[in-house]
Amino acid sequence: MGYEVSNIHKSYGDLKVLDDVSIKFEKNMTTCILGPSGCGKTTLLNIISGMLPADKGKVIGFENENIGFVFQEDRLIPWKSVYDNIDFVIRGKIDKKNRREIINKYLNLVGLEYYKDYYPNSLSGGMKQRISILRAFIYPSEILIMDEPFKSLDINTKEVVTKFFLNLKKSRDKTCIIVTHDIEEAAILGDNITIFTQKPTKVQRIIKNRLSLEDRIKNKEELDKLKKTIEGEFVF
Ligand SMILES: Nc1ncnc2c1ncn2[C@@H]1O[C@H](COP(=O)(O)OP(=O)(O)OP(=O)(O)O)[C@@H](O)[C@H]1O
Repeated sequence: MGYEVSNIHKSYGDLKVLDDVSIKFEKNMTTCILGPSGCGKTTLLNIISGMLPADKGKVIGFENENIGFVFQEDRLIPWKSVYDNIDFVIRGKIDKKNRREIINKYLNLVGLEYYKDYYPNSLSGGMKQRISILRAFIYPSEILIMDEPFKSLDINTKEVVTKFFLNLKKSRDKTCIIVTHDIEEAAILGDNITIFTQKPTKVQRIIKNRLSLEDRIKNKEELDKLKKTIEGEFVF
């Protein structure tokens, strides 16, 4: 079963935000939703996750799924260690012995095992966001929704965390939806890039990213070409 939103309309009072938005989210691919500030990206995510009703239109495939989330701020629990922050979220979904195995396996895989007893306050912003992303990846869900996950990071940290995400993505299949207003982020992370217009918001264009994950990091020339194509469609 695929995931889809079809002909979604949403207004807040007189403010028309989403105006007939349809997107197909390919399974195990990353769809980036790129749009100007205030165009309704978070509104759409809330509709997809069932937190907000649409005025009109259909949400298909998401209804009975577990969904993992990553937000702009890390949302780690300050009084729990890195290990317990992850354990807390998957408790109830996986039994205790398997939880320990899975958490340790993933912490090792991404080279963060050293930090497992650390508390969030003693970690940098980039490290906290890496833990949040890791936690969402370990959470047993088909779908991962990320709302501007790199927005609060400085440019160097953003690069580290972006690569971290791509490596995790290689290790485990997930259908990811990432909201951003950053063209480079969309070009690097998105297998499909959906560009929104200004409000009332429609889909301006959907661009398929044909670059391999390696090229997105290393082939600056090809990445620049893709960024130019996106730029040509994107109204700030
Ligand atoms: N509960 C609400 N009541 C009234 N207006 C709202 C509500 N939530 C959002 N809006 C308005 O709807 C529009 C879309 O908001 P939304 O947060 O979905 O946009 P966004 O694209 O995620 O914005 P940003 O990029 O700034 O995070 C904005 O103009 C916002 O002010």
